[in-house]
Amino acid sequence: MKEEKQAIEVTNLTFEYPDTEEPVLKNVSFTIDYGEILGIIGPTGAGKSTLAMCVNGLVPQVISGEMEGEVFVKGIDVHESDVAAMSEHVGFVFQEPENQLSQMTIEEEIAFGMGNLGVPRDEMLVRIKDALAQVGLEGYEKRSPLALSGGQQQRLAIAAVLAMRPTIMIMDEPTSMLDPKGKNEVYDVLKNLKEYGMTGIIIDHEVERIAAYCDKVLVLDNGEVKMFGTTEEVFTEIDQLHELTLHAPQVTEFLAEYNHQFGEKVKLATTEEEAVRTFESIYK
Ligand SMILES: Nc1ncnc2c1ncn2[C@@H]1O[C@H](COP(=O)(O)OP(=O)(O)OP(=O)(O)O)[C@@H](O)[C@H]1O
Repeated sequence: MKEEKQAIEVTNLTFEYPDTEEPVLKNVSFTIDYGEILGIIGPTGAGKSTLAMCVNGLVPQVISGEMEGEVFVKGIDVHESDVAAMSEHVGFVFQEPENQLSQMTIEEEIAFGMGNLGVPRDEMLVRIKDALAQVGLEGYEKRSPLALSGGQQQRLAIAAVLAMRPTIMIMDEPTSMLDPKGKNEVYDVLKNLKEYGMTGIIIDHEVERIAAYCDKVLVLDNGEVKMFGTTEEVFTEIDQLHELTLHAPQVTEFLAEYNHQFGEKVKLATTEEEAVRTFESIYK
């Protein structure tokens, strides 16, 4: 345990799977403050999921490999603590909802993780109710998880994590398997959690969602941190993003092109709301 300043502190993290020829993470360093959400973007195979799994200790404790560097979460050295103990601090939501659900009823599904933490039964019932309310599934306790839509299943997976009351949530492409309606449902839930001051990491290929949701962005490419800064700092470096075969949110790309075509210097907004405000102030 060391003095706890940042929620997550990763220093010079290098990781290699047993059967890869070179490290899939190379000297990665970043910090996240309490109440901040970090978005991780990067091309396929860049190492985003591996990095996320290093933060809760799944890598290298369950998925083995050779690791160097340090990962501290709430001042705890993740590699000195076991994965079960870390699940009290870090909740993980994966890409595919069905793979995370294993119980007969929604109530049992949410109770499952809490059971592993030794939460008493009375307390469990309170937390189940609270967690279902937080994800908009109140009254669904006795239903089967299989009877839910994809968006609802992913909200249930989030509820199961929330019931464990972690300080930090990591979400690895939580909406990539969902239709647009399901995606919106999940992001609406996440938006509420953010308003309650959640700290977290989210991996998503949709930069518009990252721009609207995250405080900071980390760009990973071939295991290396290529960009790290506030959402605005990263998404306004359009040329650098293009060099990495990535792109900024559509609205930022549009404004950059507008400036280029008309020789203007309109501020590069990263969300549509911000862009509308910018144009309103110019053309009022
Ligand atoms: N269990 C494993 N064993 C060996 N190599 C792995 C394992 N998991 C991932 N890799 C390799 O490590 C590299 C990084 O994979 P990772 O899944 O972390 O990338 P990613 O950025 O999350 O990709 P995607 O956007 O496709 O999800 C890839 O080359 C991948 O093939």
